[in-house]
Amino acid sequence: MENLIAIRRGDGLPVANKLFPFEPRFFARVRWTFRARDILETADKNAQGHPYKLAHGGQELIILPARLISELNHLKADVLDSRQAHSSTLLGHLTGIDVVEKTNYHVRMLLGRISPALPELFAPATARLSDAMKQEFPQTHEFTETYLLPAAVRCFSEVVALALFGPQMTQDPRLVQLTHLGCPIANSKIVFVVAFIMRCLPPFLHPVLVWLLPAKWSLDRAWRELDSYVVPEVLRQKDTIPSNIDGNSKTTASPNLISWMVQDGRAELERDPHVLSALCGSVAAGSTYSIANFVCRALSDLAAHPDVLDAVRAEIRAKHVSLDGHWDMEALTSLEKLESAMKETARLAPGTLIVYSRIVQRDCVVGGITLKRGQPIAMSGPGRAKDPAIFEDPAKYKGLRFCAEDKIKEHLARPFRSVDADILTWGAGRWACPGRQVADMAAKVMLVKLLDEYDIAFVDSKPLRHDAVHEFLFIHPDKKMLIRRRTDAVGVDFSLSR
Ligand code: HEM
Repeated sequence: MENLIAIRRGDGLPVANKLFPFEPRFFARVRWTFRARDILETADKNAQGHPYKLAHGGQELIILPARLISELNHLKADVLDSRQAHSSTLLGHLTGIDVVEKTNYHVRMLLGRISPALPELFAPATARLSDAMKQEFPQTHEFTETYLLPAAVRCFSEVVALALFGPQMTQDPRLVQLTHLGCPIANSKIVFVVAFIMRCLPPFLHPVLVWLLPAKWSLDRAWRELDSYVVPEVLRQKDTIPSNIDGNSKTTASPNLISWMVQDGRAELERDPHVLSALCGSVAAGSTYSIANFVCRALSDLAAHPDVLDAVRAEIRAKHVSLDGHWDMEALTSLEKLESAMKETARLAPGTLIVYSRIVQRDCVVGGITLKRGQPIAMSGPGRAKDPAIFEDPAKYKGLRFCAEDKIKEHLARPFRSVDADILTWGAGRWACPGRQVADMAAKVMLVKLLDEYDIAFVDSKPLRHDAVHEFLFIHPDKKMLIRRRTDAVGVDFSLSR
């Protein structure tokens, strides 16, 4: 498909997904909704490593080549804004996540408080995840059709809720359910569904048409319900937890986002209970579904490649023996084959095709290109992760490619959780995903347990098809896989950690 045409405007950049200069945006929007993968692939091929513009229905995006990452990362912190870009991608003003445009407090807390506290969170988080897995996955030795994504979402919501709200509040199952806000599963309280549907329509119709969506009503109810849990708790903790004036003390009994935010907040916005509630909801919306989607895709890749699955399972079991069953976080990070399979899935099946989304805040020049204030920029994920100059056979799944003799050193230095500008799983730069350590830990715990204890196979031997809407790639919640308990599980039990 020839979709990159040489319409050159003032900035001289060609435009992809535009058939003629004055084509109404509506057509670009419809094409992007259903064929984003093809459009981006063709545009990347035609652009040959040069920047171009992408018409996708909104303001045209400048797609920059990934070789400019390091130059972009060196710009001052106030030149590029990631949160404004993420909010507008998910239509934050309609879905309620536009609070992230006002503050980066949640990002600072995830990086500075929650990630360092992971060793403390490990035992309670793995206990909750293990219990949820027993509930969500079949306990028989017969293959049972299982809705993989909803099951994984419910398991990870236990971990996310614990990290956000702490053990006391998480005793209430309804609050745990509210961390499904971001997932298109049956309860339909859904950021993504509202954003997916509304992005198909011209923005001037949004304020009216959004109210025709039952998903929007449910979403608003869920936000109010979340407020009813979080606001009183924030007020209570404000009275009981002393504020952390020097920024060093640690007085929370158990590490969780709300308590840290109450303790560390100084600016008025950082002490506003409704803002803190909305920040927790926004983190929940972006995290539960992302980990679940990633793990389902990793499982689907492993089921399609039994040789890799066997090697990863054998590695887990050998580790279990060498640890005498006493798993801890460090043990999880030493599973080289599992790490490699995870990286390979992330490389070929990212959650989104468009990465490094930013809105330019001040005019600047990068790689000889003038970027203007207000201009959205981004990069093509597959353009980098499938670059034949970086990866041999880039389109082919090779689950153990990173463990090859000539790659292993580099692999050990760049584990799955690290920000890797070749794969871009977590984006890049100072605004790369701040939840990557949590995601890495939770995903590994589930994969280790699932691969040890269960067999997984495709229904009718047909591999799972991955769906795509706009730039988002996902496993549809209606898709099932066959799952049964194995008889030879070694029974990894994280509660026995040293
Ligand atoms: C496998 C799971 C996940 C993947 C693949 C993922 C990926 C990403 C990516 C690509 C970005 C954009 C980074 C950029 O623009 O450079 C991002 C942002 C973000 N992620 Fe994740 N993420 C995952 C899980 C999580 C979890 C578990 C949390 C929270 C506990 C989280 C919290 C966030 C937040 C708050 C942002 C926005 C950062 C900002 O706007 O500056 N993510 N994530």
